[in-house]
Amino acid sequence: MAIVIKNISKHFGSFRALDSVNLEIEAGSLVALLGPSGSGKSTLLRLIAGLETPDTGAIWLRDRNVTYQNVQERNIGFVFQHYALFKHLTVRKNIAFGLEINKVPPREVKARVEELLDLIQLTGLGDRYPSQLSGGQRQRVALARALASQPQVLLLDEPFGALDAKVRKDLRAWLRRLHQQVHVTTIFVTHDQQEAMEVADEIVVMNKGRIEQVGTPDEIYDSPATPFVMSFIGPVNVLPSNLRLFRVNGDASPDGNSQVFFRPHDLLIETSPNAAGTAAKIGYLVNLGWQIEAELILEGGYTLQAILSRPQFEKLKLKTGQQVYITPKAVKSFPQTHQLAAVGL
Ligand SMILES: Nc1ncnc2c1ncn2[C@@H]1O[C@H](COP(=O)(O)OP(=O)(O)OP(=O)(O)O)[C@@H](O)[C@H]1O
Repeated sequence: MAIVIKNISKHFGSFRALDSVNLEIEAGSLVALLGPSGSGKSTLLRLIAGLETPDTGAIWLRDRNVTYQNVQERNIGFVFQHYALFKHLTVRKNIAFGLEINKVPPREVKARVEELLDLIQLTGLGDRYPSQLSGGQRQRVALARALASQPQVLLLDEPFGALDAKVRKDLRAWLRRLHQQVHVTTIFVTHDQQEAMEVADEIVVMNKGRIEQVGTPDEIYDSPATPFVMSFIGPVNVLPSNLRLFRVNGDASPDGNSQVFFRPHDLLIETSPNAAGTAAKIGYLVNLGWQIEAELILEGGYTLQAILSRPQFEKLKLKTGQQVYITPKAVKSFPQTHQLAAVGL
């Protein structure tokens, strides 16, 4: 294991930011810490970096207990959302900075900087100043600077958070490719589930200072361990289990005390009555071009969301106010006491 977090807790005053966190990260992996604002992602990252010390527990990097080592001793590269490059230094000088501080011979520095410029696809821009670069290019320079001294771990705190959606998307793909080339153990913090799903080999879902689940993007999406994970990782319908909708499918718990979860894509919609389907009325339709969102209203006033592909929609020819017959697929039930993420529908 490249990183082992053992039973880490961290308070700020009386506030518990991390609560008995245990985590193991394999060497060479690309891991996302995913969770809502305030869930403790940055605190965990800062503890690994050595920018904070835990109240209890230990942090191991390979076979060294680094819990009380300072930042410099840990050999870690760090990139923040608003990573200030030195404005008065060129790109080349920014990348070389750490190497020069560590008295690496000039010839080696030069070779390493050229290699990194090539890696971040900015060859030819080495003599520019940060103000002459786009936001995305600046973050790539920040990454090159973090990689210059060949850290054993790379930590990225919302590295693309301040960039616009299109640049963010390009940089995600770029980060994946970069990681395939350099293979340094990398942890990045994000509150964006799509970013985590697109980039990471493994996702650590955090909530209120605790880890809710660790798994591959497929595991997290297809087999969420808790209602929080299911509702944080994508849109979801949550309904009481005692509705007719679930009785027909035999998915209801007999006491009706649980909640049933299913994704808006996992809803079969038919226009003619059938034994399995439950009647619902279409409340509204939103055509996003590549997909169509529909609000469906059940008898009793419960509403749910369906997402249809364009071909499905064109085949069904749905209209607002129309009566349809719905059958949920891939439902999951959890006891009603669990907490949901404040996102989703
Ligand atoms: N130095 C500090 N002093 C006091 N409270 C802090 C400090 N650092 C973090 N906290 C609190 O600890 C909690 C966790 O913060 P943290 O930054 O780890 O969350 P996060 O999941 O990274 O959130 P965000 O996505 O908003 O950055 C928050 O409630 C925050 O206000």
